[in-house]
Amino acid sequence: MNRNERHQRKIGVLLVNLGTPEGTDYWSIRRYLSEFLSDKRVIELSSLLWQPILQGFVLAFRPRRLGHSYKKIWDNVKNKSPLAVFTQNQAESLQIDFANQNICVEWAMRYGKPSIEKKLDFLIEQGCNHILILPLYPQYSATTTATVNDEVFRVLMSYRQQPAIRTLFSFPDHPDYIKALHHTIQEQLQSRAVQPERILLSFHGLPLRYVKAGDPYEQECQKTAAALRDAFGKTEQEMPLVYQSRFGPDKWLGPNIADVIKEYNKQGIQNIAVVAPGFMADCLETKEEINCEYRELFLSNGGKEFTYIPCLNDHPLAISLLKNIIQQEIKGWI
Ligand SMILES: C=CC1=C(C)c2cc3[nH]c(cc4nc(cc5[nH]c(cc1n2)c(C)c5CCC(=O)O)C(CCC(=O)O)=C4C)c(C)c3C=C
Ligand SMILES: [Fe+2]
Ligand SMILES: [Fe+2]
Repeated sequence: MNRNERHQRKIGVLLVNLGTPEGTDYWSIRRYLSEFLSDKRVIELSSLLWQPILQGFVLAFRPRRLGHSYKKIWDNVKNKSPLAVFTQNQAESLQIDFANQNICVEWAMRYGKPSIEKKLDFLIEQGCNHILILPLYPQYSATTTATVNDEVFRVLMSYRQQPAIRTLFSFPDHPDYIKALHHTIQEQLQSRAVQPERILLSFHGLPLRYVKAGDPYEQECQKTAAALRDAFGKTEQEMPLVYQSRFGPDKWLGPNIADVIKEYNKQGIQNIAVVAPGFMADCLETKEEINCEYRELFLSNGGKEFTYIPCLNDHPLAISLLKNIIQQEIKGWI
């Protein structure tokens, strides 16, 4: 490598999403859950207390039940979960867009495969000495965004020559994010003969204890909800913010989506739509939890129409959102 090449900048971008098991069998899911739920950013309990519960109880029963859920949503052609399929599609589309600028775009999962370590190694082998880390979470939480950054820097501990690193905090009210959601929601609803009486904005929940300790996630979700209501000219009642995916016995952020749906059933509301703006890609929590579990809950208690609005996934507006974020974040590097 001559002096000139050493000083040449080459930019890499690493998209990171949560993770997913490699298959729907008991052991694949157990391995994945064990890694995920051993993360101290996710479960803030002492290992002495939590590990026996996790290894002895949670991992004995949950993988089998989850296996049935994953089977319902699995992409059998690609033999991957939807979250992995869409994250890969996002990275590949962006790679095409950025190829002429000599920027490498890769994707990784925080838990499971492909690992952050493998993809950082790959980017560095490609000569990237400036790397942008893009956690695919529009709303910041220590349980998601921060743990991605933790893992990135843990991997870099073994490097003598580290690349320059930038990390993205969040983008809860980025105009292109709101525009993309506005457009995809309209797209789904315009074919409906009757418009929904409520459009629920459903976000993954978080233990209340974490919010009280300073996690800004709730405020971040409220920012997104406010921007979406603005874009649609709707009220909080017409477009409520709700939380899903409660886990464990702690008190979690509310209102809980199941309670809200039951309340609608009581009020005689018959036509609702649900969108999950916090997920950049459809996954177990949307395709199964919302589109199967909560659909069933609403329809079996008197509801007539339940519309699930898919996530941004690999929609062209999602790709252009990510492209604009990347261009913004690498300013000064080019
Ligand atoms: C205390 C536990 C959990 C916290 C805190 C948490 C935060 C959190 N998670 C997401 C996004 C996703 N979570 C997904 C699955 C999932 N989440 C938990 C637990 C916590 N999440 C569990 C145990 C699981 C596995 C499924 C289950 O057992 O119910 C997924 C889906 C992955 C997939 O393969 O499809 C996503 C995505 C966010 C954004 C978040 C913080 C706000
Ligand atoms: Fe989760
Ligand atoms: Fe869930």
